[in-house]
Amino acid sequence: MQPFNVAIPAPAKLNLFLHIIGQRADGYHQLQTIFQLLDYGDTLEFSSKASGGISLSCDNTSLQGDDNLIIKAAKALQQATGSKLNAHIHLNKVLPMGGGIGGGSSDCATTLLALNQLFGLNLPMQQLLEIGAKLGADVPVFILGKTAWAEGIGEQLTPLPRAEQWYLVLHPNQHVSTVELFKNPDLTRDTPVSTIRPALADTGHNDFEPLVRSIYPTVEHAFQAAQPFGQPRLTGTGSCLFLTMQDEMTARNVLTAIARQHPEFSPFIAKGVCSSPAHKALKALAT
Ligand SMILES: C[C@](O)(CO)[C@H](O)COP(=O)(O)OP(=O)(O)OC[C@H]1O[C@@H](n2ccc(N)nc2=O)[C@H](O)[C@@H]1O
Ligand SMILES: Nc1ncnc2c1ncn2[C@@H]1O[C@H](COP(=O)(O)OP(=O)(O)OP(=O)(O)O)[C@@H](O)[C@H]1O
Repeated sequence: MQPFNVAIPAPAKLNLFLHIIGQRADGYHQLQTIFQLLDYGDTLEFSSKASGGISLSCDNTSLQGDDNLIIKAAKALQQATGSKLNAHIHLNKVLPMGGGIGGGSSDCATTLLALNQLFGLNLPMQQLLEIGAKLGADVPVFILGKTAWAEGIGEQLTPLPRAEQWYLVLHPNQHVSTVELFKNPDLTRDTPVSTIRPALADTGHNDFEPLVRSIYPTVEHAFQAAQPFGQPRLTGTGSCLFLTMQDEMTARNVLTAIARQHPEFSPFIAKGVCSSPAHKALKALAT
């Protein structure tokens, strides 16, 4: 193994729509969704060291514990390969937490992909996908690294190339609990199965949206703030919502307007991409 000191992105995702079509016997919900990857996210810095296993630092010290998905990913990889991995990982946290844009899941996937490559572990994609799925339903799409149509509990993925559109994202500064929302008795769980895949990016809905808007007044307030600029939609279980923008210039103008009127929603813009920036960075390292 060559010594390394590299920074690899961990991009965000949006669920362009999210239909819940049923529930498995183990309680997990069956979904149909499109995961849209964004060219925006956290960055993980990996540095080799001589001993001491895996260590993690982050400016947000509450994220340094063993329950961080980065540590869980590193442990799962060590277990799967029987290799002792010595590396320090610094997390530059940009993505809002509990926002439905997959920050923790993406950090987890970037850790699996990067350590696999940097330590020459050579686990195949299929095995990384299986390890990732055990760590979270949103992890596999970041391992695959492609904007994708998803079914099952989110792990049955089919790449779905799409035009690179711009999005504006608002974060109502409200942490929502994915576990609690999936348990809510008022959640719609019987949306009919759909076969018109790509069209659902525009015509589909998010089954969590009415629930989240009714439970969290700040989310409802953010929807109302976004409405003059387009048709806001919830991503995942929220709390983030997004608007599809016509082009980059419009995205920048709307960002300026919303940031002035509603700085409390920490708006940002990002370009949707078909391939993950994490995969691009790792490929560049390998060549
Ligand atoms: C809402 C989405 O973000 C849409 O992409 C995902 O379905 C959630 O993915 P995630 O945050 O990675 O979720 P996990 O950490 O795997 O699961 C958290 C909890 O949510 C519930 N859960 C999750 C995914 C799923 N398809 N059905 C569920 O019922 C389960 O109770 C689970 O214990
Ligand atoms: N690396 C990580 N970054 C952020 N949160 C993490 C991380 N590892 C574990 N967590 C835990 O996961 C919780 C959810 O954070 P995350 O950013 O993944 O939410 P999310 O965007 O709603 O995820 P998803 O869209 O996958 O449901 C956090 O409150 C935190 O306790």
